[in-house]
Amino acid sequence: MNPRFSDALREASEPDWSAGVAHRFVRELGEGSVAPGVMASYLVQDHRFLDDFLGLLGAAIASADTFDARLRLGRFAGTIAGEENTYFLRAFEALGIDAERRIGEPDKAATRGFRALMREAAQAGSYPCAIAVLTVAEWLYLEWARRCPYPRPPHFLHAEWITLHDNAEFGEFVSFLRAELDRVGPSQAVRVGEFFTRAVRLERAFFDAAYEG
Ligand SMILES: Cc1ncc(C[n+]2csc(CCO)c2C)c(N)n1
Repeated sequence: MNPRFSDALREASEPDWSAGVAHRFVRELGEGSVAPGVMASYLVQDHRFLDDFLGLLGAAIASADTFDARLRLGRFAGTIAGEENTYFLRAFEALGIDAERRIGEPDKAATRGFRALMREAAQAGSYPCAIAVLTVAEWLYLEWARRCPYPRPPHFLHAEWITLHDNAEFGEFVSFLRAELDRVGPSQAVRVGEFFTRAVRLERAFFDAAYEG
């Protein structure tokens, strides 16, 4: 039997996919041992990421070819704009990160690369390309979060970041994204594959960057 299109893309993105899913950051998160400075750097950069991610989600909503997809993506946009942003604000408070640092700290190279990729995918006006990048960002996070051990670490900074990505609702959304990628991706297989592979490489680099500087 032919593998699913999304599985073939994931295979083609090795070794970056597995390196991302089993990254030191993810292991330390599961243990609750991420150093506060590393967590702070990661979250400051990731909050920027969320900005362009929402833009990409908007582009996917605009270019979707079915009403059902628009509804599901739209509901998801509402969720992220709500509870996930709340986590960031509580985390910044707990880590003593003020607005000055949050706004003033420059983007790291991986953040710049990822933001540029998301803007490129959004501007392509192609639903398959937008779905490719969204699928990587969500699916890779679901995969690492599912591997985190129980019990969850005691501090909300670690525990909630895992739970946000390891829950039934999120798993269903990733299933939807993969099904969309399987459905619309093959029509632009080469271009879609490039966006997918670049996104996986940047996910890995994004975790690496938390330990730099
Ligand atoms: C570099 C990076 N890649 C992927 C995600 C995962 N992610 C981004 S937005 C979103 C939706 C709401 O949780 C999710 C899961 C991240 N946070 N940072």
